[in-house]
Amino acid sequence: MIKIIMHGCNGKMGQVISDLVKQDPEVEIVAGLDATDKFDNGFPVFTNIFECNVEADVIIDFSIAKAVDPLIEFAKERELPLVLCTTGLSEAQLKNVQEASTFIPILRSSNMSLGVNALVSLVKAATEMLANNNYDIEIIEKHHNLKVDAPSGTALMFSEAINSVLKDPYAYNYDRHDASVPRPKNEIGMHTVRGGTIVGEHSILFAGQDEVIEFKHTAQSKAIFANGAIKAAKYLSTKTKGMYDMNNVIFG
Ligand SMILES: NC(=O)C1=CN([C@@H]2O[C@H](COP(=O)(O)OP(=O)(O)OC[C@H]3O[C@@H](n4cnc5c(N)ncnc54)[C@H](OP(=O)(O)O)[C@@H]3O)[C@@H](O)[C@H]2O)C=CC1
Ligand SMILES: O=C(O)C1=N[C@H](C(=O)O)C[C@H](O)C1
Repeated sequence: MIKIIMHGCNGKMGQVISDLVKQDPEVEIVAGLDATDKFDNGFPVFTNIFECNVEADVIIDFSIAKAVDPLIEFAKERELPLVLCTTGLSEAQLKNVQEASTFIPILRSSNMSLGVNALVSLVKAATEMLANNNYDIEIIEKHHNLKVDAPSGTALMFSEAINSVLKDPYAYNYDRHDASVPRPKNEIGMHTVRGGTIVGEHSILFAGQDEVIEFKHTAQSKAIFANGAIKAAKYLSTKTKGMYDMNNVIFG
């Protein structure tokens, strides 16, 4: 049985994971970490991370950016593999994650779903074919009205994947409302929509002369992320230090 510590256990994702883990005989949540202890989850919840002394094999994190630095210290101190799913991390935090992976295994992905990770490869292939043929690239992401970070981690995953196959990376343009010039060529437009209970939608547009190709992923439930995170926890629990992502889990 793989023992999981759930960081952000009271949150929307923490709750979905708690429910799915109950139906999986290979895993159990042995402790939760969160800012408050407000639900009876059936496991102990620690509001001071460093007071959590429960034996475990792996941590799953879906929390908030400011909680990630102490989490990394805790994971290093306890030598625990960490599945890091929180988005909106700063450059300095991402550097800290990279450094920590020289001590412990860390799997970080802004999107734990199979579909988005497959789509990243398709978008890279499209970029190689289209970017040099005068196609403009725009990314539109839509999420629920409780989301605190923008653009979404997934939108950034797509834009980084696009830039990884371009000779000269494109700049990101987040806002055209003051623009008085035509669209510059070498940029990726990044657009954010927030409303209602939208689970998560990402469209990547390749707009050319008289034709548009649109790739679109729609998340129809949070279970796609939760199932990916549980798979990642099983995978990472036996791994040695280093940086991993969902490609390791999904595509081997
Ligand atoms: N990689 C992926 O596939 C996905 C990533 N995400 C990301 O996961 C994160 C969480 O999403 P979601 O569950 O929807 O958000 P929620 O706001 O529902 O949950 C976040 C949880 O973290 C808690 N929290 C706040 N401060 C701390 C702290 N200091 N220590 C521990 N926990 C704390 C919050 O507590 P409180 O409510 O009391 O503040 C809350 O319970 C977001 O960054 C989101 O973008 C989401 C879905 C998929
Ligand atoms: O906050 C969310 O809900 C989600 N966040 C992730 C992101 O920022 O890309 C993944 C998913 O789209 C849901």
